[in-house]
Amino acid sequence: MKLRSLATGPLTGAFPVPGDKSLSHRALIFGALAEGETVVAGLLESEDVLATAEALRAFGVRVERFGPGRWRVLGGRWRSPDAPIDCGNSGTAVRLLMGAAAGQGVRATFTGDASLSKRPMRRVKAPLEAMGVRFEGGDTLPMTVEGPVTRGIAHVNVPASAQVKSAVLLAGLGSDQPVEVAEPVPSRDHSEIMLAEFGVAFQRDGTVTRLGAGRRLSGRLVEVAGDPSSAAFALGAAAIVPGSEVTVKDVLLNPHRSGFVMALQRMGADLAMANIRERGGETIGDVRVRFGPLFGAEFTAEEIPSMVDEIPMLAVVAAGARGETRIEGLDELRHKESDRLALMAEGLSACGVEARADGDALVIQGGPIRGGASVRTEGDHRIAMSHLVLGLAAEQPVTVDEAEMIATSFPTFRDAMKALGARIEEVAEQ
Ligand SMILES: O=C(O)C1=C[C@@H](OP(=O)(O)O)[C@@H](O)[C@H](O)C1
Ligand SMILES: C=C(OP(=O)(O)O)C(=O)O
Repeated sequence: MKLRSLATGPLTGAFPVPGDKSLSHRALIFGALAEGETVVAGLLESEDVLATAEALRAFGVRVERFGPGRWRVLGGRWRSPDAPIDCGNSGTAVRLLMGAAAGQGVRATFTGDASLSKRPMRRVKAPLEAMGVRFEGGDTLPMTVEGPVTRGIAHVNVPASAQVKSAVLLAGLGSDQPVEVAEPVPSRDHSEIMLAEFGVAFQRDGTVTRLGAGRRLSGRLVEVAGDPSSAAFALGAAAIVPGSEVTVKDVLLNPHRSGFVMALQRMGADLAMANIRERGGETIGDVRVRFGPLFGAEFTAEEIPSMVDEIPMLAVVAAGARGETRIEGLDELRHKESDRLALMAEGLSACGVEARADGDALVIQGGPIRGGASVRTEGDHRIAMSHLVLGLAAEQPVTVDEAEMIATSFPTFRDAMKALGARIEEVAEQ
């Protein structure tokens, strides 16, 4: 499916942001490992998260939907599934489930779509093998994993990956071996926060996280906060579309996820945060952005993990700013659903923006955005959504291909953008 966006004036109002994807995967998986019942409210019902729910059913766990965003999980011992587990497009699903399955001592084969089948799995296989877990297959899907965990590990999480860290911790939950993860550059810490809420004991000592003796989870209520990676499309759009003012309520503001909001501030955006509070161990709050002048800025490699999925949208904001923006340390972007570094340089250039990859950096010259191009997304949801936002600030419409993939992380994207007054329409295929 092709979608096209057009500049139609200011974007205004409250953006209906769905639940956070990282928290949604974790709520289901941790619930499936816990004793008793877990109830999840505000679950993101996107294809990636539904793949996790389906996988857990194949492991013999009861997972039920009882209302919009409301799910119930009855945890317990997992069994080896009869058929391969299809994780679709989701790196988070496959990497976290590999760790959890290993910890449960079961055997499972994992598959995924064409994009996921190209993504690197050595990073999760190597530490799990060091923990005594057995693997069949190469370093990409399909792969078979077989627990149990028989050895401890002191893992150094480089490159900073919350998925790998979570896989190691989840595998460790099923054993009493010493398990620790050191993080020279911190990645998102949702697993540590939510596992602690489920009753798991941790020691956190500077950059090192160690599993304690208490490794049993008890079922609980998880209320999922709004997804900052989805909110970024609306906040970024408001910053570059003249006359806009957009608010996002109850969005996750964990410091390891708020890099994009901080980046907007650094570029001079008219931005305010309010109602900041804690829920379920996570910081949440409201963010408001008003259109105003923006200026190019420099971002370093250390800042990337706190906005890793928002870099495509940051590049679009940079296109609407005055002067040059340089974003360093983007090697990890080459290993996402597509090579996001290459595709952003390509898509922005096609829309008349001066943009180029310089080694692992992305360099963008801001200015008027011509648009008027059809952009190749290689089925990457974030490449599609970012360019659709670009079209809202461009002189001519922007079209993206394979837009059905937006449903992997943000199935309500079009309606949510429409609620702000944006025009995003389907293009008839010839
Ligand atoms: O743990 C998570 O929920 C995620 C971690 C990040 O990936 P890496 O662990 O590969 O950095 C991120 O890109 C992904 O969308 C979600
Ligand atoms: C990289 C992403 O997700 P995942 O790794 O779970 O496929 C993303 O949502 O941008």
